[in-house]
Amino acid sequence: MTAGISVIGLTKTYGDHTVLDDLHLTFEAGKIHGLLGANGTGKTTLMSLMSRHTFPTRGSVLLDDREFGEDPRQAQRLCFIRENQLYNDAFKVRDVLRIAPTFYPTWDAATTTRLVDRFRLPPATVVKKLSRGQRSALAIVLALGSRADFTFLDEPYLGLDPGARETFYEELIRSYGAQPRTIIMSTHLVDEAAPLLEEVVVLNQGRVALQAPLDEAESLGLTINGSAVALDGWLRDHTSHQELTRRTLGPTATVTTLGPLTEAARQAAETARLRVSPTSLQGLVAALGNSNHEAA
Ligand SMILES: Nc1ncnc2c1ncn2[C@@H]1O[C@H](COP(=O)(O)OP(=O)(O)OP(=O)(O)O)[C@@H](O)[C@H]1O
Repeated sequence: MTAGISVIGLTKTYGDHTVLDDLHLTFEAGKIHGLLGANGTGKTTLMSLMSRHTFPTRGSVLLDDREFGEDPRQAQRLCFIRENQLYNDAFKVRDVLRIAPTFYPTWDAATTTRLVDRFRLPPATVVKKLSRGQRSALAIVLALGSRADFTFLDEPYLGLDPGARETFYEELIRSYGAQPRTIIMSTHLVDEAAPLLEEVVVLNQGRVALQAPLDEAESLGLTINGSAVALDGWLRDHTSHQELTRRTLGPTATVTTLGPLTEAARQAAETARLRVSPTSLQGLVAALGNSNHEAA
């Protein structure tokens, strides 16, 4: 049995546009996963499919090894507050917070009250009159308040100022520490959010470009700079390093690669007078987004 949420052969097309292409992935239970990748690469679509806001063209979603839809109670185990979440036009913040617990048997009233206070959400304001950041804060309150076994956070900080983002990170850790569960969060603020993540999935053009524990993912990106001829020789000798992006300036090249750096490979680079430095996770995600890389 695989505890967690799995997708098998998941494909989503809109007309002749294949947004997700035969995805096979498992998000292990009880971890915080980062879902990363360039704009339009299918992160929101994947979350929508995993939470049944949208239906796949092909493939299936399994919750703890059971096909989604087998048991109506499965829906209560998931929480996905979409970025463009629709609320009843007349609803005030307090109406949304009054109704939300009826959807989630695991609702955590104490966390909700504290978060409303910390984000200074105005209870008597109609939701559609909230600012962009306040709408994000409300979505965070609902997502963390739900304490759902599988919680999806889709760029949860849109419009949040740096102080509010800090509050979000603190509260996410606090809530997760009190009740570990499966949290899948998409974000473009990769390096800022990285300390929260245990596992990383990078999508590229609707396919999985990388899935790895955070520390491994952080060690796989390298920036190598030096003579283009020497660099090409090094890359030929070290085929476990895949070139993702390249900039050339005269005879000099700078390449971003994906692959584990062995001591022998590091020494070979030194001998060839190549400068090797680690690429941040943000840099690696950007390079994957600009390459045609697909996970093996
Ligand atoms: N309802 C829809 N009809 C047609 N195309 C859609 C629909 N929903 C999403 N798409 C397309 O699917 C692709 C992936 O969109 P998605 O929102 O999943 O990307 P994303 O990775 O979340 O992007 P971002 O980082 O910009 O939020 C985009 O090209 C988008 O235009």
